[in-house]
Amino acid sequence: MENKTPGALLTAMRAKPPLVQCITNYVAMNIAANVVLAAGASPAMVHAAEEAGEFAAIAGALTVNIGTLSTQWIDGMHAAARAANASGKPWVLDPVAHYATSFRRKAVADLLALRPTIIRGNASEIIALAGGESRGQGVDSRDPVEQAEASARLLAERHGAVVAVTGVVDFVTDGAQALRIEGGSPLMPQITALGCSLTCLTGAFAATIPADPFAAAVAALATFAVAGEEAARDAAGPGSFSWRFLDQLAALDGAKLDAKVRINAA
Ligand SMILES: Nc1ncnc2c1ncn2[C@@H]1O[C@H](COP(=O)(O)OP(=O)(O)OP(=O)(O)O)[C@@H](O)[C@H]1O
Ligand SMILES: Cc1ncsc1CCO
Ligand SMILES: [Mg+2]
Repeated sequence: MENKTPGALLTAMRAKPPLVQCITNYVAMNIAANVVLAAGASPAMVHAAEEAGEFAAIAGALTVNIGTLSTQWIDGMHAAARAANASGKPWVLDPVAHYATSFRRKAVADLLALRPTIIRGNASEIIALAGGESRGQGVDSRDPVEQAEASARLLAERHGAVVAVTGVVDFVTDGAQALRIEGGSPLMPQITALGCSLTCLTGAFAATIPADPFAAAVAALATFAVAGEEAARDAAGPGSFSWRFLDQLAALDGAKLDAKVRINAA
């Protein structure tokens, strides 16, 4: 693929909707599936250990989110990540509140050992993942993205992954290149699981351009930034923002995305 702008990738994704296996949490499942559908891809929430590996081999990409974890889910995550690796499919890790308990810390360390293609988290999660002093407690970020940028670069180098940090201004790096994406709305963190949904959408873009996970992550962040900004324009609060966001995602096209997105070198 020659043109890798977010708009070009959105158009390519819609032309050939990828199947995305999303192992995500109970809170996120519905909104994440609707977000992926509105953007033009095909989500499948498949997590049982008995089938997760088999499914990963046929999906275009896999996403793994530890939001509502249990031992059975971890077995499914491992089976899926191994199968994705074995079949050369990209996979995305969302380390939700991994610092909160020893169960989560162990789970995320084991998943990192399976070499995710992309890591997507909020600033508190990314700082803690790199071993830094995070103010995070639960699933919501309590740190600014600027403070997570060095951690993201370190993680990218350490794990050979693309790292995307979300917040007021998003930051993404593969260790060599780095960009900031502006946009979105303060209403976004007021709706639960929009970050989880972004992780699933990142998987959809990674399936569209498996050879360039950096471009895929940028496209996902850009899509959320523009749809979020548009949705906030007439939203009265988080409730109306939520459905307006889905409508804006569905209405977004490649040309509008490239015209509106604000991306800067970091
Ligand atoms: N204050 C803000 N202004 C603009 N956009 C924001 C703001 N906070 C978050 N976002 C956007 O919201 C989306 C989700 O990012 P966020 O950092 O809230 O994820 P998260 O904490 O993992 O969410 P969750 O765990 O609830 O799924 C991203 O597209 C991000 O750019
Ligand atoms: C609220 C919540 N609790 C576990 S996962 C999740 C969704 C946001 O990460
Ligand atoms: Mg999150």
